[in-house]
Amino acid sequence: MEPVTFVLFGATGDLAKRKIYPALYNLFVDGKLPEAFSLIGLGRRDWTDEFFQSNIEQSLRQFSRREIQDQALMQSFIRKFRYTVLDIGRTDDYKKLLGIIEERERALQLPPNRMFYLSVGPEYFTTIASNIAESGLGSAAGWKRLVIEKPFGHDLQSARDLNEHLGKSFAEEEIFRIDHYLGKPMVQNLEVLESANPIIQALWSNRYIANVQITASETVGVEERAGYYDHVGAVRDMFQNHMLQMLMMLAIHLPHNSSPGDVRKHKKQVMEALIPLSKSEVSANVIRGQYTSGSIGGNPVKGYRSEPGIGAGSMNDTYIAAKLQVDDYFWRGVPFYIRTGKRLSEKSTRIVVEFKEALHQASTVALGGAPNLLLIEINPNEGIMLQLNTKENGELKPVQIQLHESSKDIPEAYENLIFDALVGNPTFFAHWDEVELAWAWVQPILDAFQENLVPLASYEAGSNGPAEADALLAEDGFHWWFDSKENTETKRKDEEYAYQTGH
Ligand SMILES: NC(=O)C1=CN([C@@H]2O[C@H](COP(=O)(O)OP(=O)(O)OC[C@H]3O[C@@H](n4cnc5c(N)ncnc54)[C@H](OP(=O)(O)O)[C@@H]3O)[C@@H](O)[C@H]2O)C=CC1
Ligand SMILES: O=C1O[C@H](COP(=O)(O)O)[C@@H](O)[C@H](O)[C@H]1O
Repeated sequence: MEPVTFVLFGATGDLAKRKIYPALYNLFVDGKLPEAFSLIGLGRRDWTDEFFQSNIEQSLRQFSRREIQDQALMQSFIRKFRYTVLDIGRTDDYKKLLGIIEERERALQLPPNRMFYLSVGPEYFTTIASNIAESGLGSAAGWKRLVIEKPFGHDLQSARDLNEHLGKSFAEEEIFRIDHYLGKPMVQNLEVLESANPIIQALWSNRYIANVQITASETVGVEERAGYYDHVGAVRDMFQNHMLQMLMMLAIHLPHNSSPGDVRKHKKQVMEALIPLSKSEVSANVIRGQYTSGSIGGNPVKGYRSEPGIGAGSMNDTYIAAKLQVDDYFWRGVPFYIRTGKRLSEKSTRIVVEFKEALHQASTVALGGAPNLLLIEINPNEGIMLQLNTKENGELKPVQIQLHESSKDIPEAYENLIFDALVGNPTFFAHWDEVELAWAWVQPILDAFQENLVPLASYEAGSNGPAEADALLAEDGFHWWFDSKENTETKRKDEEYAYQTGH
């Protein structure tokens, strides 16, 4: 791996502490950092190198997935870190930074390969990018890369403006847009699941698949992020990025031995095949919800409008569910149902592929069986499960076969992504084409929400979301799978009742 200087904007912030330092440490322990590596942390706080290093040590002790056992090893990692004060808007600070980087490069005999990681608010991205270009930080003889965190814009136009600005200082292949869901091992597994398994490949189309369900439910509420969240809602915070990325990763059909370019091309094709919704069609296909008070894990929790920093009349969406259609050869006619929300019954990110009834008869359920399902658990548990029917005492009985369970010691999303950025592999980063297409698809939803064309459904904290989201599937004769137990059993009873009574 090539030597590099990692220039970290926002080195004193929360993301750096919770995700970036632990990820770098684990890469270091696994021998996946370059031998010659230097990190320069930046922020406005007046920290010394020693204070910065002691903060990193604390962050590793608190957040690393590995216990710190070898003190000397940890110290040799921390010695690679330096800190300097930089105010993002002050051009002189970039000149000073250039001097510091060049001095370190000379001392460590590093070539001028520089990775600029912007762990700061998106409002600073364009200023930093142009100051990097103007100060000469990005014009040395080595390579340069820019790593940015979502959100990439607030809507279609602002995303385009942001991209145009960044494009003045960095080429598209130098920009690595982190969508941390693309770093999750099971999301990275999705394309392999289909392309490397002839059994699944043979079934991976509208001929055999009845519907696909993508869920990201969280138990946490708005926490301390009211200022941010009340302006973005679930649609911008999760749906436009993480949820649509999971859809792309599931729906792509890749050629054998595909390159990063193939992955991008095919993801783009999926987005281009998504049937657009007009503003007037949004309310029939999208549910927006907001949590009311309830209880989670036996503890009472407030409703969204009573959370600190949230106005009593807020119409912000803390939940969104939508029905999407990919109009291509493989997926035409297969609904993709997507939902995500806060303060739900459990933390679970999963994809369920429901297969069509054998011989297209509705008889399997009547005889005690259930549809074949492929469950891909992404987070916090990882696994793949297949539900099949067998016969026991003359009756059909669904059996669930665990095909894959992950080991405990799996790399964090940020480890995978930072490693890929260091080696220049763009496969699991969001390309501008996808980001733009995702905003374009979501824009009518943003407009319809803004104009209150979609009713705001309420759901009790600790539930599985609004009843309207159940109705969205029920209209097509489906229901959400693997909702928290109580609900699933209720639904199953309802289903049996409906079958027996014909209602
Ligand atoms: N935290 C998380 O879990 C996640 C965060 N993100 C994104 O990552 C980015 C960073 O988030 P987070 O770490 O939580 O934010 P924090 O508010 O915790 O940190 C912000 C950082 O920016 C620095 N900063 C702010 N203004 C300036 C300035 N004018 N000049 C120099 N430095 C400045 C701060 O340094 P100082 O105070 O020393 O000036 C601080 O290090 C955001 O874009 C966020 O959306 C994305 C996913 C998850
Ligand atoms: O990007 C975000 O993701 C988290 C959920 O991430 P996960 O890895 O825990 O599933 C979400 O809580 C946050 O609001 C959002 O900004």
